Formats: sequence, structure tokens, C-alpha cells
Amino acid sequence: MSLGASPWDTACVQLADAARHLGLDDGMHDLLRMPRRSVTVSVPLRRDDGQLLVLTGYRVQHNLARGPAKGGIRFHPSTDLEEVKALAMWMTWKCALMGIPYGGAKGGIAVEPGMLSDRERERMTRRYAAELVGLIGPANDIPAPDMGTDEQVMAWIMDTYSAHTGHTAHGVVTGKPVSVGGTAGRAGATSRGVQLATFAALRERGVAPADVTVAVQGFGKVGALAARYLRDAGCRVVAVSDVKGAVYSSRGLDPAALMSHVADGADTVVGFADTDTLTNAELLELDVDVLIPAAREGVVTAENAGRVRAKMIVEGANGPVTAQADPVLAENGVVVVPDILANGGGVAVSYFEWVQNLQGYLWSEGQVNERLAELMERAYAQVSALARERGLALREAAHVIGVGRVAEAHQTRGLYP
Ligand SMILES: NC(=O)c1ccc[n+]([C@@H]2O[C@H](COP(=O)([O-])OP(=O)(O)OC[C@H]3O[C@@H](n4cnc5c(N)ncnc54)[C@H](O)[C@@H]3O)[C@@H](O)[C@H]2O)c1
Repeated sequence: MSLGASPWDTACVQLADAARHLGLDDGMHDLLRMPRRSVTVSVPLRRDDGQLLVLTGYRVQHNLARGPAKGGIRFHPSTDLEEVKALAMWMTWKCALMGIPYGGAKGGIAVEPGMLSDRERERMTRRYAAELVGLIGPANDIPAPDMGTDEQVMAWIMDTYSAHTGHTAHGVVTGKPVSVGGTAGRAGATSRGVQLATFAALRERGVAPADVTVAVQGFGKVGALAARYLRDAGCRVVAVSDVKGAVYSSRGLDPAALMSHVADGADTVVGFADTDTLTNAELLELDVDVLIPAAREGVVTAENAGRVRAKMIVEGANGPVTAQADPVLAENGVVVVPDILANGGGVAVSYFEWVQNLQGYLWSEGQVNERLAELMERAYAQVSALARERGLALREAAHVIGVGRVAEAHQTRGLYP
């Protein structure tokens, strides 16, 4: 297969690589590649000023062999069907790798959420949810937050779905506010998982957190808390960024103070006191121990991979390294802890939330964090062991495990009719 740079191309190259290692035949390879369902919906929105804006929304259920579809919803201007298909495929392998009984899905609306008022965002979300009522559901397909969406968006989706079905359906989404059936520990789950994956990789290489410098691209839900947890655990976070630019301090940044700075109206990390301003491109090329891309896909490419000086990349984002960049990084000895492992903590705790919703029973934050650590460490150990045994990169090993489990589910279930 020829190497492309789009997320879908990257996802297909990774699948083809895993299929080859697993010895899957062409039919099974096709079955695993093709999304089970792809839905495109029109989302008409009445703006506050009376104008009608017609947006496009998507939901892709990539694979259902291991359980109901699971995956986030993204509000971002560059969202399109190809991107959503790639993200849905990665969710399938991630859920399988984490050992949770879900298939993979993803959704989104092509929109810049920052241009909408809160009331517009609510109307848009509810209309999109209403279009998907026949598709989503606690036993069918369970959305969660992703770029540009948050727990309030999940509450609106749950409420819209519940209004249509005539009963409160907590289990239709995860990442909800705790007041409407969310779980303790979900808000920081992806970031905690990133920290656990980083520390597992460092431990294996005999490196202590206190000796580690970190740069984080993306200071959103995943990146900000990942920076904060890593700093709290002893690492020196020297740079972070958002879409407007990056800030750097060789002495180390205080992510908690930066979060307050952003929340208190600055709306960006840029301009934070006692820091130098960098571009996002410069942040990716800093001489640090650990680089955590936690913004969007395709930021480390064949063009800039050779200039990455980090010793390790831990993928907080989905698909931040293209298939063409991977071999360049490997050649230069850069260890990549892949997305389907490194950011699997989010879907793990989403699963815990859904289980609590189905049981009508609440766990403590301690229980959630303990079980998260168990799943992350188990997944890391399995990936690392297979990588050593078969001489694979961590990404290849992670995909061999995830894809292999989904292929096995297909084989065991058989083909209908
Ligand atoms: N939210 C989750 O639980 C979760 C779970 C697993 C994976 N992810 C992945 O993590 C990534 C980030 O998701 P999030 O939920 O934190 O999103 P978010 O919207 O909360 O934050 C995104 C951050 O990235 C920045 N950003 C956007 N475009 C950028 C660009 N071109 N260059 C630099 N920075 C840019 C934004 O300014 C923001 O700081 C995505 O790839 C998402 O799929 C999220």
C-alpha cells in the first residue's frame, strides 16, 4: 500500500501492517478496513441574529464485532468524513487493545465552535443529536467528548436522546457532568492515562520522572491536565501550546497557573508571565525528553520528523504522527508510545462510566483511578512484551494486538447470513 499523509491513509497503512504481521487474508483485511456504517447529516442552525446556517455532521461506526460502537464527537472546522472514518477505525483498535467490550466510532460537525454563542452551540448539538437518535444508544453507539466538545455538550445529547425515547438514558453518552450520571475521575482520565503510559515507558528505560523534560502541544482537555499531572509527579514541563502559539521556560512552567491564566480570560497560553513565545512548529522540535502532541492529527510528518529531537513521543492526540513520519523517527531512535495505547485512559474510564450507568451504581474516584491504572498498565505490558518478542515498534505491536482481537471476534461470531 502506498503511503499517504491523510489520517485515513495513515490508519489504512497501520491496519495493512498489522494484517501482514497477523497473516490475515484479503477478505478479513477488507472487512476490518471498511466502516460498518457512515452517516452524513445536515445540521441546520438558526443563528441568534435570525440567519440560517446549514452545517454538516457525521457519525461513523467503524466496527461492532466486539460490542457497541464507542467514540468521541468533535466540533472542528476541518472535520470531514475521511477524518471521522480514520478516528473511528483507531477507536476500534483502541477499545480492543484496552480490553473493553466495545467497537469503534467517531462523529463530528464541521464548525468552528468558538464562533457560536452558548445558545447556538446548544441548538446545533441538539439538532445533530436528534438526527442520530436512531443510530446512537446505550446498547448501540455511545458518544463522548473530543476536540471542541465538553461535558455540557454530552449533557445536551443525553437530554435530547432521552426526550426522544421517553426515559432518562444515562448510558447514551459518557463524559457527562457528574450531576447527570457522569463518573468521578472522567475529566482527567485521558491525561492520567497519558501520564501512566509515559511513566511505564520511562520506567522500562530506567529513567526517573525528576530527570525528564516535557513539551506538550495542545493545552485543551487532554494536554493541560497531562502537563499538570506530569509536573505534579516531578517532571519539568518546559513548553506548552495551543492553536495561537507556544510558551517556553527552561526553568519549567506551572500548568495549574497556566490553566487559571487561560480560564481567567486570556483564552490562550501565549503571553503568560516569564515565558518566551514559540511557534507550534518550534515546540515540536525542542530538545526535550518527552514530546506529547495533544492537539490534532498529522503534526509530525515526513517533512519535520527528522528535526524532532525528543527522545520519546507519547501520543495524547489521535494520529499526530503520519505513517510517513514513523520510519524517520524509528531511524533516529525516537520511541513512539502510540495513540491507541497512550490515550486509551479516556475510553477506559468512559467504559467505567457506562458500566455504572447500566448498573445504577456509583464508584468512588479512588476506585475509578485504581481500575484505570490496572487497565493502562496491563495494556502497556502486553504491547511492550509483544514488541520485544517480535522485534516490533510499540505502534506495530499495539496494532497487532488490537486488530488481532477484532479479527478473532469476527472469526468467532461468524458471518451473517
Ligand atoms: N478528550 C478526550 O477524552 C480524548 C481522548 C482520547 C484522545 N483525544 C484526542 O486528544 C486530542 C485533543 O483533544 P481534546 O479533547 O484535548 O481537545 P480540546 O479541544 O479540548 O483541546 C485541543 C487543544 O489543541 C489546540 N489546537 C488545536 N489545533 C491546533 C493546532 N493546529 N496546533 C496547535 N494546537 C492546536 C487547541 O487550542 C486546544 O488547546 C485530539 O486528537 C483528540 O482526538 C481526546
